[in-house]
Amino acid sequence: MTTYRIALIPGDGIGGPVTDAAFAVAQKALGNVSLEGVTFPWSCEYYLEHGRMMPDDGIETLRGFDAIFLGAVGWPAKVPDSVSLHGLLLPIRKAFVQYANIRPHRLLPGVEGPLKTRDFDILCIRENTEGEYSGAGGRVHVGTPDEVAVETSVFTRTGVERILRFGFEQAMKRRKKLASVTKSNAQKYSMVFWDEVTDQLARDYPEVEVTHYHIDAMCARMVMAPESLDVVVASNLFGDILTDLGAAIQGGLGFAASANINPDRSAPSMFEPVHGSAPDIAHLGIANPMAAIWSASQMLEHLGEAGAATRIMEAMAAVTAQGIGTVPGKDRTETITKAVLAALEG
Ligand SMILES: NC(=O)c1ccc[n+]([C@@H]2O[C@H](COP(=O)([O-])OP(=O)(O)OC[C@H]3O[C@@H](n4cnc5c(N)ncnc54)[C@H](O)[C@@H]3O)[C@@H](O)[C@H]2O)c1
Ligand SMILES: O=C(O)[C@H](O)[C@@H](O)C(=O)O
Ligand SMILES: [K+]
Ligand SMILES: [Mn+2]
Repeated sequence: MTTYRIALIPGDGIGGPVTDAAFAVAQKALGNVSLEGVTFPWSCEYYLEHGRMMPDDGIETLRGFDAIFLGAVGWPAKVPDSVSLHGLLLPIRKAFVQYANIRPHRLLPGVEGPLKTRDFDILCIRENTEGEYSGAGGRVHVGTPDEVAVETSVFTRTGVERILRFGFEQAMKRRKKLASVTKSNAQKYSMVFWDEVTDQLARDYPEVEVTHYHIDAMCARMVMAPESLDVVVASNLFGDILTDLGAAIQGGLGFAASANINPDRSAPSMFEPVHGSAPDIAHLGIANPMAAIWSASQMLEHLGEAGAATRIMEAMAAVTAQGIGTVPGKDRTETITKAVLAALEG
């Protein structure tokens, strides 16, 4: 009997409850195939106790798992966000070369939101290992009037080529449209380079219709004409920002899923909702677990369990179609989770 070993990192705030929900749903959807979850308490609380977000051998510990499932990391009242992000999430994405961060944006039936009457299906693909998140920079003359802060974006041919190629491959499986997002009018080195690589790769995919957009125009397009978009490929920071916008048009952060994929399968991939720890609602029991559950469906798909992945998506749609979990804060995490589990039985 197959058993998948999953590293669970619930993290902070609503990360815990949504991870529990997603894991329970994944287990149920798999039926006879079993999931073995091993939980790691790495979080801001862990940091306050140990002075680091995860142990020194944390990456090596995770390497042996079939996949990683993460809730959310960050508790800004106690640990600076730059510390928590660079201490856990970003090292995992980089060490395991999870260079493609796949974030689908579409509406489940009955979901309330600013674009609830529209019909769009966008696959955002965010570069996940370099760009604006390279961590290259420094500060000098700290605290003086002469203080200088420099943070350099790093775009490598390897990095840009592989994310765009990944995007083209996805487009070939979908509606054969690729939107490449840059700001190459203002950023005349890195983003012009990105545009050039896009055009070079486009020659290998003559069937794919390629359009270049500036990030600002893309923000407006995602609201005004989301139906015009299929695959959207963007750099690390632009992709981060665009996918909170994508979450908003799909009914809120409670619905936006994400898969940090190592396409070569040389290391585990990581699955997590797009959202963070939501300190403002963390103790209220009303976090929407749908984003995490959707991410669990992405995880099962990646593990080769397409049937179970589809069953989860169908169960989620059946639940929202009944009006459960469709408005932020209306239903409790537990109520939504139970409804998805029940839909999987039916
Ligand atoms: N990948 C991650 O783990 C990740 C992602 C984003 C933010 N963060 C961290 O999380 C902390 C909070 O960040 P933030 O407030 O900017 O973003 P956030 O995503 O945590 O919250 C933004 C808003 O969306 C709401 N929200 C988020 N998820 C929800 C859900 N499942 N159901 C209902 N409402 C939900 C929150 O209540 C809040 O009003 C920070 O420490 C930040 O660094 C981590
Ligand atoms: O990558 C980031 O900036 C954060 O982890 C979070 O905002 C995300 O979108 O994953
Ligand atoms: K998250
Ligand atoms: Mn984000």
